[in-house]
This record gives sequence, structure tokens and C-alpha cells, in this order.
Amino acid sequence: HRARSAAEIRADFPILARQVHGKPLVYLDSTASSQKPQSVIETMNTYYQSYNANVHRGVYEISEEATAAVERARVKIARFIHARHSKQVIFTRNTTESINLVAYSWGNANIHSGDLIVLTEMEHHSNLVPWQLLAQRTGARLEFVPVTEDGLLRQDIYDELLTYHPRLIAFTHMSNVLGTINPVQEMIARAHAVGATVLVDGAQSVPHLPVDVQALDADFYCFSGHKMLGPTGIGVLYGKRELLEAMPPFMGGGDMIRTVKLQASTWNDLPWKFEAGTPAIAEAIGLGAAVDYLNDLGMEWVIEHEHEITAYALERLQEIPGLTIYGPRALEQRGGVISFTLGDIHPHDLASILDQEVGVAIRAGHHCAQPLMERYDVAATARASFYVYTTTEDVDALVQGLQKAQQIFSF
Ligand SMILES: Cc1ncc(COP(=O)(O)O)c(CN[C@@H](CS)C(=O)O)c1O
Repeated sequence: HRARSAAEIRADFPILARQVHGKPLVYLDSTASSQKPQSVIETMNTYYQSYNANVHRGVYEISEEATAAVERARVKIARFIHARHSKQVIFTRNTTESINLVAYSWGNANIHSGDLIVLTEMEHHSNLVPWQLLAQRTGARLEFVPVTEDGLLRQDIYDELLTYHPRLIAFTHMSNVLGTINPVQEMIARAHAVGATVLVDGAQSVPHLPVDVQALDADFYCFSGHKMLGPTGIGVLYGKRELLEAMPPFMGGGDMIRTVKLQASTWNDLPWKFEAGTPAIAEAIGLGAAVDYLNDLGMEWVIEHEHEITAYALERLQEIPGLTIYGPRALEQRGGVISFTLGDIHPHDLASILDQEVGVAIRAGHHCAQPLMERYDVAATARASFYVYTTTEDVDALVQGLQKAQQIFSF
């Protein structure tokens, strides 16, 4: 991996050169969606300019080039998460669709009335609502692992819930609100010891941490391209081969079939059984370019850089009187996401002032984790999040903006 300075990396992201309200853009909302390097943008343009064609069907050069490019991207992604085979990488639209695919295809066939599904209090709505719908469809029941005051899962209660032999356990690898990195490998081992199947929501971990799905022994692992320097409209479901082979298709249509008769059809092999219709071709190829970019930096560098920025941010934010930070203090238990409140200033007002006064873009709201807001008894939080292009100067601008907000509201 090439050691590159922050200035060198930032030069790769055209949007970071723009201004907002006459000030340089300070983008601190990568947890919502990351910015895109020029190499990803150019890769997608080149597809449209040079070999735009549908895949799997055309027996002509540019269609074969497009098909090969999509399958090369799939192999890159499989290697990036250390999947045994690229057939275990199913392209979806995003993390949400990946989780819904499992809830419908695996869930409908394997979850029955009275079965227990275990989730956690820190889940994103995308890893909560699909399981609520499954429980309503099947008569299964949901139980939740609570979160401690400092943003960690109650492992003692997780162990207690395991004694009830849940059929399915689903939890996030890293919280999009608290930054908490859960001990996924050991939680999966304990789940497997009682015969549970485990889905991991990797939307915030694959972009920021080295992930090895075989070492974790995850049964299903889900993530989105747009959070990891790739385009929107492309996500991934990773699954153990035997599970994916046994699952019925999620959507019916072209490409996912082998033979079609009027009354019945047979299915294509993995991964195409789960990829009905024309795929997001440019987006899959773009995600492959995003993986190239991350591999060039190295994920160990990525998480180390984010820990440096997070440590600096935690230190600077704690200088601000009246500011409350949610989530673990220990760096090794968290990633580059900091949720906070500042006195009784509504997070939406904070975000507006930061945008207008210092060009800083943060997220304010419930972050699609309303049960977690309820657990901390807050209506909303402000949230700053970091990525490969974030610098300590970005954090300084955030602190300056928060101090400005305090002045404005201290009238
Ligand atoms: C842990 C976690 N799990 C699932 C999702 C959904 O990702 P999609 O690409 O939208 O399907 C997200 C996306 N969270 C964004 C949008 S709410 C955030 O600002 O926090 C996530 O963080």
C-alpha cells in the first residue's frame, strides 16, 4: 500500500474542492453516504462511453466486455471481504435490499410460528423492520439485546437470550449512531453453538474496517456501495453457499432462470438466481473501482486514520461545555462516527448553523435508529462522521461552528 498524505487523497475527490455559502465544504456525513474519488467517476463514465451494453445476453463485443467487467467487479468484491467464492456475492441495490432478500427468501422458508429472532437495540431500521414484517408473516417473536449507557451491547443478556435457542440473530457490525464496533466474531461463535443463523449488517464496517467473512464465520453479511466510495444503487449480500443454494429466488424475471415454461420455471445458478432483470451494470463496475481505491490505501490504514481523527475529535469536542457525546470512549471499541448533543440546541438548528456559518455538513436526526434515540431519551442527535479524506482541520471547523452556535443561542 502506498502511504499517501491527506492532501493527496483529498485531491482525488473533486467535490471537496467546492464551496458552500462561500466557504470550503467540510463534509462530515460519510456515514450517510461517502464521497467518490475521480477513479470511480471515470470508470463509470468509461463504461457508458466505450462499452455500454446489456450483460449476459448479447453475443457481440461490447456486451461481452460489459459482462466481463461486472463479473471482474464481483471477484474484486469477493476478495475484498475474503469470501471463499465470488458466487457468494449477490448484487442488490443496497444494504436494505440485501437484508430484505434474506428476510423473505431465507426467512419465509425457515422461520415458523413461535420461533425466536434476536436483534439489538442499536439496529438501523433496515435491520429491524424487515424482521418485524417477517415476524408478522410467520408468528415468530422478536427479542432485543439492550445497549449500555456507554453504547455497548449487554453481552450477559445476549448470552441469556441464546439459551432460548433463537433461529435467527441479526446485528450490526458497527453502529451508524454510536460508532460502536461489536465483537462480531465471538457473538457469531456463541450463536452457532446454539444452532442460530446469523446475519451481520456490515453497512458501516465494510467501508471502514478490514472484514473477513470467513474468519467471522458469518452466515449472511450485507453492505452498500455508496458508503464505501462507490455509487448509489449497488449493494451486496454475502451468504454461505449452502444457505444461498437452498434458498428460493427473491424476485422472478430475466437472468434468474434456466428454463421457463408457461406453468413453471427452473432457476439459474448462483449468484444470478438472486439477480433478476438488468443489473446495475455501471454501478457494479464503479463499486469494483471503489474497492481498487480502498485496496490501494489498505483497510488497516483506513481504520487507523479514522481512529486518529476520532481521537482528535473526541478530545476537541470535550473542550466544549454542555456537549454530550454518545457511544464508547475507548477507541478500539468504536469507529469514526460521533453522535452528540449541545445543551438544548436542537440538532437540526446545529446542523443548519454549521452549514451556513462554516460550511460543515453533518447529519441531524434519528439516523434511522428511532429505538436507540428512545433508549437514550433524546429526540435526535447531531452526528459527525469521518472517512479517508477527513482531516483534523475538518474537525477544527466543526468545533469552531459549534462554538459559533453556542454564541448565537446564548443571547
Ligand atoms: C448500519 C446501517 N445499516 C443499514 C443502512 C441502510 O443502508 P442503505 O444503503 O440505505 O440500504 C445504513 C445507512 N445509514 C445511513 C442512512 S439512514 C445513515 O446516515 O446512517 C446503516 O448505517
